[in-house]
Amino acid sequence: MGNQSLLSVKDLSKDIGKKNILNNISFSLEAGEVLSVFGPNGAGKTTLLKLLSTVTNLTSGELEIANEKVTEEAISLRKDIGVISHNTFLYDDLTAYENLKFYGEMYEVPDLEDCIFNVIDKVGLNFCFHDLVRTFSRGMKQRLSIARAILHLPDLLLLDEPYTGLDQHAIEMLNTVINDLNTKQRTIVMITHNFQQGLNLSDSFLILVNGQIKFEGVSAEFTLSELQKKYKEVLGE
Ligand SMILES: Nc1ncnc2c1ncn2[C@@H]1O[C@H](COP(=O)(O)OP(=O)(O)OP(=O)(O)O)[C@@H](O)[C@H]1O
Repeated sequence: MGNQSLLSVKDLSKDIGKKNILNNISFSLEAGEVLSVFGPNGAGKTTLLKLLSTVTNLTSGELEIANEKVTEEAISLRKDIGVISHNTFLYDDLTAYENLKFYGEMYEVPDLEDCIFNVIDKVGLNFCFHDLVRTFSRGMKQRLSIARAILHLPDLLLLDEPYTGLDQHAIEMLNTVINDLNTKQRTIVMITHNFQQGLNLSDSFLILVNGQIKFEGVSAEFTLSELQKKYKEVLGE
């Protein structure tokens, strides 16, 4: 029997220099599952996401995405992954359209022109389609980086505090995007400090402290106040 997980993380550890950042992390997600990751500043959340997005090498352990083991040459796997993080990965000297065309060609997206119009519409940036990104506000850049991350309909979407800097409309738009990908059986890992959003959108969650998973829960079994209580308890507050 093959492993049906879309994402499988086994005993994953990461050292940077002499410092241990992540220690024996294990979890797995099926296609279509959404995981929220909570934890205090410096817990190792962003480092975990960098490992999952294959931009950083792990020190030990095993990582499999879509049944493919992630090795140092895992470049081809990046077509299956979308990332929304503090880094927008956008080119300031290109227009919104040119940015999406660049990424779409790199990911070999079929029917690219249609896909570009579709995502631009989804993130509400039709009005500045042909404007240079350098003229965009922070929120507009964030919207475009969401469009960039979902353009190729990735199997695995990784989100690092995606709500930061978004206005109320953009928050609703992002929720729609996440739900839409979820109905298309895409797997999502989201880091957030927003317990309510994290709980609402996910099937399960974990609390990371000092590079270790200290608690794993099923989201539907927790109210917001129960989660807050558990979080404080796990942190020893
Ligand atoms: N390139 C690096 N060199 C040295 N230490 C690093 C590096 N990147 C991260 N760290 C350390 O790893 C630890 C975890 O950092 P990380 O950014 O993963 O935390 P985080 O949980 O995402 O925090 P935050 O909520 O503040 O974003 C921190 O102690 C940080 O100082």
